[in-house]
Amino acid sequence: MVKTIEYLDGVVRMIDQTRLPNETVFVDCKTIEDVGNAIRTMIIRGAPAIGVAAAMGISLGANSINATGYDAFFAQLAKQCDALGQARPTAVNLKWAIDRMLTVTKAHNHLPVAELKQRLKQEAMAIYHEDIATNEKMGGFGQSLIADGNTILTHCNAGALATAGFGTALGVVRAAVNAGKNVRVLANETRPFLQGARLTAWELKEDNIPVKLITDNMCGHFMRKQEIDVVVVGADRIAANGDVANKIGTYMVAVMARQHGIPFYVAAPISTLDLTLASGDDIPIEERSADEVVTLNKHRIAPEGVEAAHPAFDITPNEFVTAIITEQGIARPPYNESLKALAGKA
Ligand SMILES: CSC[C@@H](O)[C@@H](O)C(=O)COP(=O)(O)O
Repeated sequence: MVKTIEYLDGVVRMIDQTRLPNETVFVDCKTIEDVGNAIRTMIIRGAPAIGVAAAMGISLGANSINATGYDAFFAQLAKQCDALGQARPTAVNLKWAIDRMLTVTKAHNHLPVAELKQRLKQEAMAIYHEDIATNEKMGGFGQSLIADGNTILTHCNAGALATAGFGTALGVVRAAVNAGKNVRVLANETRPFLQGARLTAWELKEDNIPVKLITDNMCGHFMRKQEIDVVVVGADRIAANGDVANKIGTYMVAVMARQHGIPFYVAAPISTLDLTLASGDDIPIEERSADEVVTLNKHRIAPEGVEAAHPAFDITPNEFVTAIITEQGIARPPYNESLKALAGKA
C-alpha cells in the first residue's frame, strides 16, 4: 500500500487524496504553510492523518526560523502554529498535535535552537509511528467485535489514507481479516466529497478486501434486508459524554442502525477524544464551500445560482453509539466514566 504521508529530507510528501483513485500523484510540502494548505484543501484528510501532517509541518516551520535565542524561536513557532490551527476546525487531532509539539518545545527550552529543531523532528516522527501502532492496537480490540462472515458498513474513509497507516475503522476490518475472519465491507459513497467511493473503495481493493460500493441512500435498504451485520466508522472528535462528530451522514447511518438493531461502533484513538467538551453541541462543525455540493467531481450538477448547504460533519448522540473502540480498550456507556478511564491509561 502506498504511504499516505512521509517526512523526507526537508519535505513532507503526501499522496494527493483529491486526485485518487484516477491518479496517484504526490505533493511535496516544503513549508508549514504548504502543509496548512494541503490540510485545508483536503490533499490530506482524516483526523489522525491531519494530526501527523500538522506535526511534520511544525517541524518544517521550526527549521525555517532563523532566531538563535529560545524566546524569539518560540514566539515565531507559536505564531506559525496559530495559523496552522485554523486549517480545519472539527478534527481535534490538529489541535492535539500542535499542543504536543509546543509542549515538547517548552520542555526543551534549555537546548540550543539547532538541537531543539532536531528534537521537534523526532517528535513528529514519534507521532507518525505511534499513530500506526495505535491503529494496530485498536484493530486488535475492535476485531473481537466482528464475527466470521460479517458484512461491515462504513461511512467516509477511516482507513490507511486517513491515518499514518492501517486505519481506524478500516484498521478493525484489516485486523479481522488478519485474524482469519471472512468479512466484506459495504462502503457508503459519502457525498459530497466521495471519500467512500474514491478512497475507501480504492484502499480496500488495493488490499484485496471484498468491498461493495453503495450510495448513501441505500444503507437503510440493505439494513432492512438484513445484509448488514455491523457498522464501524471513525471520528473527528468525541465529547466527554460520548457524542461523536464524524463525516456528514454518519448520524443518519447510526439512527438506521438503531432502528434495525445493528451494532454501531466508532473506532478512534485517544487523541480524538476532547474531554474538555461536555457534549457534541460544543464541537465546531466545519462549513465547506457549497461548490462541493453543486458539483460532482468538478462537474456541475445543480442549476447556476442555487443555494446549497455544506456542513462537513454531523454529531451522532451517544445513545446511538454501541461502543467506542480505542487503543486502550473498548468504551461502553455511560461514556462519561468509560472514556475518562481509558484516557487516563494513555
Ligand atoms: C480515521 S479518520 C476518521 C474521520 O476523520 C473520518 O471518518 C472523517 O470524517 C474524515 O473527514 P474528512 O473531511 O475527509 O477529513
